[in-house]
Amino acid sequence: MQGVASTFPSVSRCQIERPSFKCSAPTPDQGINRLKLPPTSLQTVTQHNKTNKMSDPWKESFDHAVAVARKAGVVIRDALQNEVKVMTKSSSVDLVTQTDQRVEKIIISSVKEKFPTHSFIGEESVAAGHPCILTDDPTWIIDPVDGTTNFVHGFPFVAVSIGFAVNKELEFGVVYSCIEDKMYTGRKGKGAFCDGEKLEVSDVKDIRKSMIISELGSNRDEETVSKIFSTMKKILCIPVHGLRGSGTAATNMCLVASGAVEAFFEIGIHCWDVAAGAVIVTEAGGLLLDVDGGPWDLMSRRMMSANNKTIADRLIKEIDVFPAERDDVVKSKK
Ligand SMILES: O=P(O)(O)O[C@H]1[C@H](O)[C@@H](O)[C@H](O)[C@@H](O)[C@@H]1O
Ligand SMILES: [Mg+2]
Repeated sequence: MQGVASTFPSVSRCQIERPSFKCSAPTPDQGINRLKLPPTSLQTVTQHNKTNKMSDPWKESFDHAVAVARKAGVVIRDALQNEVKVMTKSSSVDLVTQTDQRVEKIIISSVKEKFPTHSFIGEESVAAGHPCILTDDPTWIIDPVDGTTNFVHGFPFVAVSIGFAVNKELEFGVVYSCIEDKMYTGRKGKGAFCDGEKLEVSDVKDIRKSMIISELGSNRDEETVSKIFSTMKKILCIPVHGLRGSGTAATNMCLVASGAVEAFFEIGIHCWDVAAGAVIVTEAGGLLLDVDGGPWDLMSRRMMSANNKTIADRLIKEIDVFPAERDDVVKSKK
């Protein structure tokens, strides 16, 4: 089982003052798969719970993910009121803050307490040197703050993203867009929801009537940036109605699931950015592909998620692919 990082890197580079947000208190989850039991004897309730556990083995984990994502979101919203110490990871534009590290610890320790045999892949644990290998274990795939750059600058789209896989298959995803206070959830075979409302992808098939969402990423290699821009130029000139970016892959995927955009694609994202969104998109009727049209692979750092294959295939024609090292590459220790 993969462990939890006890310490994260803490090199302080700069401090940024941001506008403060006024946030309303979170509302309780409305109708998210609540179990309604008729008033009955304790024996029947116990029997019902046992049957339920067998037919719905990950319900408890899912409920816990929703609760802990909401709790994490409150921590993030509170942190937005204060000055942020910004540190960097792989490059000067790959940002991390103490809030990312703190929130990941909160999530992992609370899950560990309840489900001691489960494994974890967390963005900040991996940054601290923990392996990023998906095994058959029940595994929580965590991005504590998706949209760290947004968080640092006070750009109001920040999400807590929790995906959960068993036998390497995603079972559920929870994305809490904490500034908007929107709880997105998806469970394999059970649909996708936002605050209890069922989500459905859009039915647009004509690319010229579509809105697409993507990101510029954090790779500043000139050749890569040129490819990103040439792809965006070609897509804009199809023409599509619009091209957007929220700064968080998890939120972008929830926008596909909600039907607000037809597709999201990006090269360079990580498994923790998209694991939860992947379940939410597919449960809302969308599909996931590799950016070359092949089957999607969680560890590939490539994502095309769309409302339908017509839109996905049309976009794939325009994507100038560039290399991104897989998440599960085992790095040799020097
Ligand atoms: O904010 P994080 O969790 O680091 O994830 C974002 C990533 O850093 C950016 O490069 C991507 O463009 C975003 O889509 C990610 O969500
Ligand atoms: Mg992320």
